[in-house]
Amino acid sequence: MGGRISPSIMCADFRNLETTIRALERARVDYLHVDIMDGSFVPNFTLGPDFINSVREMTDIPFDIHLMINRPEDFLPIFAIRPGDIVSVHQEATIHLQRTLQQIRDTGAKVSVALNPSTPIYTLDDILDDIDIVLIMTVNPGFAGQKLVPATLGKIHKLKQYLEQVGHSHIEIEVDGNVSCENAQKMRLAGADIFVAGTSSIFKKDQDLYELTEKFREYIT
Ligand SMILES: O=C(CO)[C@H](O)[C@H](O)COP(=O)(O)O
Repeated sequence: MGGRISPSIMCADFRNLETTIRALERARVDYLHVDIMDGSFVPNFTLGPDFINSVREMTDIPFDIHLMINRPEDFLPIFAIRPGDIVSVHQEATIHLQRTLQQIRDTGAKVSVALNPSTPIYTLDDILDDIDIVLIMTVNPGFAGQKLVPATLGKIHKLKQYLEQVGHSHIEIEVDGNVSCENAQKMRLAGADIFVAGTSSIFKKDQDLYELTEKFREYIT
């Protein structure tokens, strides 16, 4: 299977959201990556449950909900999560991580743990049976348009090897942050499966979203 595309909807032009969604449907993207920020876990605010509900009315593309919030366990119930979605919580944001992962599992969504660039892979040791996906942040989360943290390329490779060694190679690797075409190609070689596409690749001012998405796919197949 080739790499899958998860466009970061916070990078879209909200004045033309419907047009954006139709272009992404035409380009057969796999998910819509929805960043939720709380101004505490990260120094920024973004989308919320009302936004998700509105976009749900426009499309059947599964959502890839990235909760960049502290204590995600308190807020999971207010999101309209569906089976087939991905829900990511940060390892650094919840004290009882295993319990929070079970909460996600109960919704029928795919369970994902996000790691900031400085969070080591060994923190996954005791939750491998509870997750479907690891989301490797390749920038420090909070803002679009940042530069890749170079060490994260090696981290993707290390994670891929580690998952094979511990007999959990079915766990997929998602990458988020400065996933340009060139970086995506390196990330694919390192073992990434799902690619968050933002301002570095498909959302570029005055350029065609559909065409950029088709071009991006060539780098991850
Ligand atoms: O998670 C994010 C910010 O924290 C965004 O989804 C992502 O960074 C957007 O992509 P790009 O880096 O290409 O603008």
